[in-house]
Amino acid sequence: MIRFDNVTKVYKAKQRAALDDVSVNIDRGEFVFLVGASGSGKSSFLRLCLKEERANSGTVHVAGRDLAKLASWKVPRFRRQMGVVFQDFRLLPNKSAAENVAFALQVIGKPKHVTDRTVPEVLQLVGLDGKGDRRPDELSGGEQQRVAIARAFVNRPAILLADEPTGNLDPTTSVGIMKLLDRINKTGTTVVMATHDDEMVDQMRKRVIQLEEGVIVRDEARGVYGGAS
Ligand SMILES: Nc1ncnc2c1ncn2[C@@H]1O[C@H](COP(=O)(O)OP(=O)(O)OP(=O)(O)O)[C@@H](O)[C@H]1O
Repeated sequence: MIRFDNVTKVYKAKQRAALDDVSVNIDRGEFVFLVGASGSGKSSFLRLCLKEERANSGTVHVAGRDLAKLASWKVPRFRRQMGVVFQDFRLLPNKSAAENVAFALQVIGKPKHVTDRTVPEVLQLVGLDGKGDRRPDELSGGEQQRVAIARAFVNRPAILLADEPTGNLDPTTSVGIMKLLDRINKTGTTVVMATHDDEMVDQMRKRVIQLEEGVIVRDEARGVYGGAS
């Protein structure tokens, strides 16, 4: 589903590589934690998966496509297969929860009857039944992240990329968000989650890929945050 072959990403000449000769394969349906210190390359990895950045060398395959060969006019359609969730939610502040989710369907031209049916289903799935009319500022942080996940998932993406999705949330709320991502993964969606949340990683016992200064230093099938000592 996601394959990096000898991928190097350098943003500026003379700077060290953000990703340095990274090779990794993530299969369809996997759940992967991407861990590592700040600046280790986690966000760069996710941006390369979305073709928001280009590799300087090596190849990135996502959903069967070599992203270097993907014409720019095809990128929007390619990204429809990807859901993305961020630490800071990135909701439209003047729209309700339901409208935020509906918007993701409207921009890809889904007719109103599809939106009317799908949005309540997805809001229910993320545990926001009855809160669709609320604007983001009328929701807690955890609820806002649920809206963001609903928006990312409403198109049933093959892949969900999450960049520190629990970074702004307290531990109890984070557990709820984690369980939700786990449920989404169990529907068949491949999930890659960049995180600093060591307790969460330790609890979930999923595959852990650890980056250090742009290099994969650990890849464990059922890992913990800090790795075996
Ligand atoms: N647009 C950019 N221009 C120049 N350098 C960048 C850019 N984006 C990232 N970098 C550099 O690339 C390296 C990797 O950054 P990246 O954001 O991928 O790390 P990260 O592991 O996601 O960090 P964090 O946990 O703080 O989000 C860092 O040294 C960073 O300064």
